[in-house]
Amino acid sequence: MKLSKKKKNKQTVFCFNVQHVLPKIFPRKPRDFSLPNSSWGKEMMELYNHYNRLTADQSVYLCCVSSGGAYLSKIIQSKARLFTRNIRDPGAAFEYVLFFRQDKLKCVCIFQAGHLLEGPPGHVHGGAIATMIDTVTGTHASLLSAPVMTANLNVNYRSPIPLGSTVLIESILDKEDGRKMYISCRVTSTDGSKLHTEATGNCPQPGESSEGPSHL
Ligand SMILES: CCCCC/C=C\C/C=C\C/C=C\C/C=C\CCCC(=O)SCCNC(=O)CCNC(=O)[C@H](O)C(C)(C)COP(=O)(O)OP(=O)(O)OC[C@H]1O[C@@H](n2cnc3c(N)ncnc32)[C@H](O)[C@@H]1OP(=O)(O)O
Repeated sequence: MKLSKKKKNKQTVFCFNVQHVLPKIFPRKPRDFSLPNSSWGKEMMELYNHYNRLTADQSVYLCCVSSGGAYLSKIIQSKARLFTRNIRDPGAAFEYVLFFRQDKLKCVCIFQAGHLLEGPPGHVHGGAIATMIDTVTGTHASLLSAPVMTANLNVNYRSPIPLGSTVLIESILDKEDGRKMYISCRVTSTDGSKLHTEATGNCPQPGESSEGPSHL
């Protein structure tokens, strides 16, 4: 596994290159969705502050993955928007920030689920949960190697997530086999006492002959 030194910086990974291109395409500085906004509750803020403080510790090499992908898609198609960042009303849908811990090859995502993500009354939609898991496992595998596509995602829903609550989504690399990255993921309450969802995913780097997006 090759991790470039660039990734040790506190600021973003994917945003890094994209930021050089963006001003030519979009005159205004893009919004960084990983920064706190007024919709973030106390739990979300406390966890963000906790992990953000850890980013200062160079021996841990934790970094905050910013919102580069939210704008990357527009370069290819102007109306495109990253699914998880396409609702402008702060707090209405997916509020999340993702931290990557390089020494343990682990990701942790703090996710606050907004009222537009309802599935069963008062609880988060299973598709929204799977979306967040896919985002974390896909980003995690991409950070460890190169951009990937999710080939397979198995999700087990263990207990419902109350709408409006904040949860932790933690992923680890189980195995690397050639182009394939096997990642597992757990969604828990913020104190870790309640397991909401478990998942495993296989995220290979697309082969040269694959029909995946050409920009990957
Ligand atoms: C995409 C994103 C990340 C990019 C990040 C970069 C910048 C962005 C910045 C920030 C990040 C922002 C957001 C990230 C958010 C979300 C990430 C979402 C990820 C997705 O949401 S992505 C959409 C859903 N995803 C698809 O739309 C895939 C459709 N599909 C294909 O495009 C091909 O299917 C492909 C490419 C997967 C493989 O095709 P291929 O031709 O390259 O390779 P091949 O078929 O040979 O498979 C190679 C080895 O994987 C095994 N394998 C294949 N399929 C399997 C399966 N289903 N189960 C178990 N194993 C499987 C084979 O058995 C073989 O294994 P072996 O080598 O051992 O034989």
